Amino acid sequence: MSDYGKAFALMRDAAQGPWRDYTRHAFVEGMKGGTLPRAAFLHYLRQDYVFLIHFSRAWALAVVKSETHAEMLAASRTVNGLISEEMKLHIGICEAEGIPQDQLFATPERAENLAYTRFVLEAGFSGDLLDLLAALAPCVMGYGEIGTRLATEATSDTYRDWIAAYSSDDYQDACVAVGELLDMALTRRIGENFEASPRWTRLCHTFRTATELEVNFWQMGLTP
Ligand SMILES: Cc1ncc(CN)c(N)n1
Repeated sequence: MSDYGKAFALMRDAAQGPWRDYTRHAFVEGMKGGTLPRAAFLHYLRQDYVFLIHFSRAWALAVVKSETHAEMLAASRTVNGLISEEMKLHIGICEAEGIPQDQLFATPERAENLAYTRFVLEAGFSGDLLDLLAALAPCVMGYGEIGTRLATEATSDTYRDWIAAYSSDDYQDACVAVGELLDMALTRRIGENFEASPRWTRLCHTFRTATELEVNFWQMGLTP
């Protein structure tokens, strides 16, 4: 089991059912076995490129909502990782399939995509850094867990680039850094015993909703 910090482990345990649906979705299992149709994968990847644009905006908002230099540094590193590293995977695979970057950028956004990213942005607009991080965490760490598991369990090479990206040291380090940011931000605003505070239930609820929106995103991937 991954070690992405104390708060993440508690939030994941509180969202056990949806978390399993997310990290063991048929789309994920299709990448593991190589049975996922290429058209579904490319459709997902194009939507995910659009997702990452809005997700980067949400992490930029985390810089705005930061209260310390350490928080700003962690949030800005994540923005940079998304724009300069993670999106490269999408650009590279799509280019190899004959989909140029301008077409990728112009991909019409599906409702499931819009619902998820705007939920995350709204959590940040109307709340503080904790509300925003609770909505951002399932995305970052979920793919970290999926990547690690598929790196050992995959029985096909078809989706090896995707699996290699999310199981890479760079991506795993980013998950650990976000876990540390989450713990640090909670401790600063609530205290060491943050899970006993009245705010905790609401933060876990936000984490759970974001996890459910991840499930919908995979489902959207299966229906080009
Ligand atoms: C929908 C989704 N969720 C998570 C990730 C991993 N950052 C992603 N690229 N796309």
